[in-house]
Amino acid sequence: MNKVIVMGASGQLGQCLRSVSGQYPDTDVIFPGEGEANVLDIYKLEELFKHHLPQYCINCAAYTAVDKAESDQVIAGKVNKEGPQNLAELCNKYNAVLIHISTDFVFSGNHHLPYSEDDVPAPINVYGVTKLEGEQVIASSTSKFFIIRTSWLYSEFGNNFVKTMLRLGREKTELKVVADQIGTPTYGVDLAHFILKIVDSGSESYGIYHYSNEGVASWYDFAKAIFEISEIDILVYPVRSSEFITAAQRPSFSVMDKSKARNEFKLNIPYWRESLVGCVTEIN
Ligand SMILES: NC(=O)C1=CN([C@@H]2O[C@H](COP(=O)(O)OP(=O)(O)OC[C@H]3O[C@@H](n4cnc5c(N)ncnc54)[C@H](OP(=O)(O)O)[C@@H]3O)[C@@H](O)[C@H]2O)C=CC1
Ligand SMILES: Cc1cn([C@H]2C[C@H](O)[C@@H](COP(=O)(O)OP(=O)(O)O[C@H]3O[C@@H](C)C(=O)[C@@H](O)[C@H]3O)O2)c(=O)[nH]c1=O
Repeated sequence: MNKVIVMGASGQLGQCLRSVSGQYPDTDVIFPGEGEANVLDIYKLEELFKHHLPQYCINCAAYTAVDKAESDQVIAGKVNKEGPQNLAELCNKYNAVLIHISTDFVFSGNHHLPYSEDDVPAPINVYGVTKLEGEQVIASSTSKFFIIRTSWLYSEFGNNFVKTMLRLGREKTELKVVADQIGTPTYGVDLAHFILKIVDSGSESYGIYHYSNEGVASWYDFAKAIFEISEIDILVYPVRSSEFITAAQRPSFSVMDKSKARNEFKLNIPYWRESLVGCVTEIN
C-alpha cells in the first residue's frame, strides 16, 4: 500500500484529489488540515513526515493569485519557492517521491507550436517567476521528483474561470473576454487521476511532464463553451488583452505538448470540451 501525503489539501486540486482518491484502493491518501501542513513551517512538516513516513508527497499548495502576485512578490516567492524547497529537502531525507504542480505560465508565450518539456522557460509575470524558481529548487534538492506543468485549471471545487463565468453569466447580459491568449483548459479531476496514476504505476521516470486536456482554445472560446453548455444566454465579445487590463501580463500562447506524459503513462487524455461538459453537469 502506497502512503501519500497531500499539501494544499483544501485548495482546488487538493479537493479534486480527495474526490477521486477512493478509486485507488492500493493508495492511502492523507489530507492534513491547514494548521498542520503549512509548507513554510519546516518543523511541523518534519513531524508530519516522521509520523506518516509517506512514499509520496503531492504538493498542491501554492500562491495562485496571478494579478495580486505582482504587488505581493515576497509572499508569492515564499510559498512558491521556499515551500517546494522545504518539501524537496524532506522528501530527500525521508526517501519519498515529490509530485509537484507547476504551470504553463513559466513560458513567455512567444511560441507558435506547443511547448515541450525541453523548451526553455522565460516567465513574464511574478507568479510565473516564482513557480519557475520552485521547479529549479526542487531539481537541485532531490532526485526523485515529478514536476507536472498544467494550465487553466478548473473544476467544481474552489475558485476558477468556469465558476467566475457562471457567476458573471447570472449577473450580466454581456461580457468581454480576451481572444488573444491561447492555451488549453484542464479539468482538475482529470489531472487528479493522472497524479494518482503516477503513484499507482510506481514509475521511476522522474522529471518534468506537461499535462492539460487535449485541444487548443482562447479564453474567449472557453467562455463561449461554458455558456453554451450551461445554456446561459449572454453576449460575449472577443477582445484583445490591451482592452482587458490586468496587473499581470499573461502569455499569449501557452499550449503544451503532452506526448511525454501520454507515452510514458499510456494516457488517453480527454478533449477539453468533453471534460468541461462533465464539470458543468457536476456543478449544476
Ligand atoms: N488554478 C490554476 O488555473 C492553475 C494552477 N496551477 C498550479 O496547480 C496547483 C494547484 O492549484 P489550485 O488548486 O488551483 O490552487 P488553489 O489556490 O485553489 O490552492 C492552493 C492551496 O494552497 C494553500 N496554501 C497557500 N499557502 C500555503 C502554505 N504556506 N502552506 C500550505 N498551503 C498553502 C492555499 O490555502 P489558502 O487558500 O488558505 O491560501 C490553497 O488551499 C498550484 O501549484 C498552482 O500553481 C497550474 C496551472 C493552472
Ligand atoms: C473574468 C475575466 C477574465 N478575462 C481574462 C483575464 C485573463 O487574461 C484570462 C483568465 O483570467 P483568470 O484571472 O480567471 O485566470 P488566471 O488567473 O490568469 O489563470 C491562470 O491561473 C494560474 C494560477 C495558472 O497557473 C494559469 O495556468 C492560469 O490558469 O481571462 C476576461 O477577458 N474577461 C473576464 O471577464
